[in-house]
Amino acid sequence: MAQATAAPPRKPSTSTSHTGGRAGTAVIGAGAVLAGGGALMMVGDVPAQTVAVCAAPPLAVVGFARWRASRRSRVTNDLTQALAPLAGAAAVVKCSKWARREYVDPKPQRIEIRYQPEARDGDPKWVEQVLSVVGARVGHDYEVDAHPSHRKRILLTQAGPSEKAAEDDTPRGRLQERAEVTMLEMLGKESRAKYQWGKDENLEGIEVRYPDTVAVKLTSRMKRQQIERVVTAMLPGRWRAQWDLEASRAHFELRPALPEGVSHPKPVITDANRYRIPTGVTEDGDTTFWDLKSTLPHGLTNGKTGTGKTVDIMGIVMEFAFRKWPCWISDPKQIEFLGVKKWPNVQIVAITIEQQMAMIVRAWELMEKRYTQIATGADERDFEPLLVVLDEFADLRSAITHWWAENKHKGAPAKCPIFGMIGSLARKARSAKIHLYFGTQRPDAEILSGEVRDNLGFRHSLGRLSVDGARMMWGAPYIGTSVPSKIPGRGIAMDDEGEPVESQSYWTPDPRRALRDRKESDLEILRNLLPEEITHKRLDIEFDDEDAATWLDEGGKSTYTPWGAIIEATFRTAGDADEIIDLDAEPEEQDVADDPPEEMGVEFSRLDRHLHLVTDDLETEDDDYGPSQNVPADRIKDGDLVYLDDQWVVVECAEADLEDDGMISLSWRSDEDEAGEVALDADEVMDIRRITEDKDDEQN
Ligand SMILES: Nc1ncnc2c1ncn2[C@@H]1O[C@H](COP(=O)(O)OP(=O)(O)OP(=O)(O)O)[C@@H](O)[C@H]1O
Repeated sequence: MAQATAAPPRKPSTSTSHTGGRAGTAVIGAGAVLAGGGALMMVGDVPAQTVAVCAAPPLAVVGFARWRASRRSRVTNDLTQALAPLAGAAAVVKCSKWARREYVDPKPQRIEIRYQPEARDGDPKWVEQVLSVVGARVGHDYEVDAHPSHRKRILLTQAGPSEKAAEDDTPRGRLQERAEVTMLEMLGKESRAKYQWGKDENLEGIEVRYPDTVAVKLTSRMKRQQIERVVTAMLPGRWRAQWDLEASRAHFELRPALPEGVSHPKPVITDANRYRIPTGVTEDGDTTFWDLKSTLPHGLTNGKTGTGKTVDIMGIVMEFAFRKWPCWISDPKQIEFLGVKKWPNVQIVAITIEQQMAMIVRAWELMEKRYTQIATGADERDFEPLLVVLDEFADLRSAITHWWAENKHKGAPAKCPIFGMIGSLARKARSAKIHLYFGTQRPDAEILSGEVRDNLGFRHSLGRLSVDGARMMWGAPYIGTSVPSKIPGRGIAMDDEGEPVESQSYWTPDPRRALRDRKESDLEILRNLLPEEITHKRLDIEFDDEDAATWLDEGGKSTYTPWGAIIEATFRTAGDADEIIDLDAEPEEQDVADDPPEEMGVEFSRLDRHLHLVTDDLETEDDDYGPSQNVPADRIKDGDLVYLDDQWVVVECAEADLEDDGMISLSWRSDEDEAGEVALDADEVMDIRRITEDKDDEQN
């Protein structure tokens, strides 16, 4: 259930007010919206003649506010003309406080006339004549509220209470009016809506029929999402819609909230789901899958440090291993996958740069071999899927580039051949059933364009994206930009139709930490994920050193090159390949639990140490937002942080208010997934922080 918490109260120094129509009460952001049935009520307050009066086609999907303003200014102009003989040709008429929901035939509740000196306001009949002209033109009786004749002004108000205004001047009436204005604005003035109310007068659903002229424009998913976001900015709670495009209907409903943690469930493998790797859940409780049978064979998780990338990939590794398929992992940070070193069917956890390069070469060779087998009659359906994880891919790529600069031999190409192999794996590995899974800190231009991007069947972004990141990952500047940043595992994944949905990825514990902390609930999750048997034994990668006899040619001359050593690396079944992790062992019996790599006797190259430093720096970096700055509310953008009620919240959608001219409606989410709405005067100065784009681009 979406937490539509009360919008933060205004800062004392500002004129921020909760939206809620002209009365300015807290209709918007009025607290959590509860589930439950509610009465269906027809509103349809725009009379049928709307259609006839406004013969002009709807301007666009957005057009109601302009249309309403033009009808109001028509009344003002009409009055100005009609009053000219009494008030003077240059008299100024100002109408305000328009009666609620009278869009076709608008009536101001206040009229101010600034008349010219030549007006005969000394004549007792003059005021009567003015009232009579105004009454006839507007279609309602008015009375004099004030007449400071020395200032040549007369102020009129509607005689008697406006029935409609009185009838609707309740929180529910005002909210309904706001919802109605929103629907008319977004879906055309001929649309008709029914409103569904829950307990405590909470608006819970809106059923709308819209005209075909609008339907044509809604074929664009982006347009539909934009409408859902504007509705979220205008009304309490976070909204989405089910669109029935054929019937020109939409059902708006409150988004259910996602849980903060979902334990990785025990896999139950069937023929139907064997090739569908579950990764988490959506707000509807549906499972998100990486579908290995999709035409695009590879996957990617993107997320800044701490957002849950490793946990996510760990879950994928365990699902592969459980299916008895081999997993090869490149772990440039050298400790992320230490915990699965002794996990059955995890064959390789490559931590030095040389091991990582050798692993990629080996995957490429396997692919070439499988292609040859297909060419000579093998059936690719008989191949077993292989998972190749390339975590921290941007770091890996720059480490390979550095390594090549230091180690390439005379006559070697300028670019390390590994990159060609990765490209080739990206393009061709589908038939060979070799599935690459990339982990990256940021949406990376080089990954997300070209052959790798073109072959990503599953994408997952964790944490909050910048506008550019959202464009790169999801092709839309707002998807993922308001994801709560303090809920690890929260992000955007692809649903079964390949569309981005907010999701919570499974909590898959790191066995190393679970054993160290003896956390029984985590150990239980891991016991459920532990494969029943070892089908693929652990491999050690061995490199012949420079003075090995292997490198001597017939003439006794050394042919050794560092690159040669990598491509000739031997993959040997590890001496301890039959040992598997013991999830019931006491901590001291476990040798995988605590040891950082240095203490395992692994010799690190200079470059590996460099890599350590690079990644450590990344871990301590602050957020990606620039310093606080003051801007008027109408310059606040989606994705900005804005300071409301002593906390920074992220703007989900900021839009000119559809009901109140001169106001900005803004929906927000906090780091902990509270949500609310607030209305601000357009010129009100607010503290904001804007994301700084994107250090990553400099690297690439
Ligand atoms: N899906 C999840 N559910 C619950 N908690 C999670 C989830 N994912 C991550 N966490 C929590 O967040 C912490 C950081 O997660 P993780 O190590 O996966 O982040 P990361 O993005 O890989 O960061 P880094 O790049 O620094 O390794 C975990 O130790 C865990 O406490």
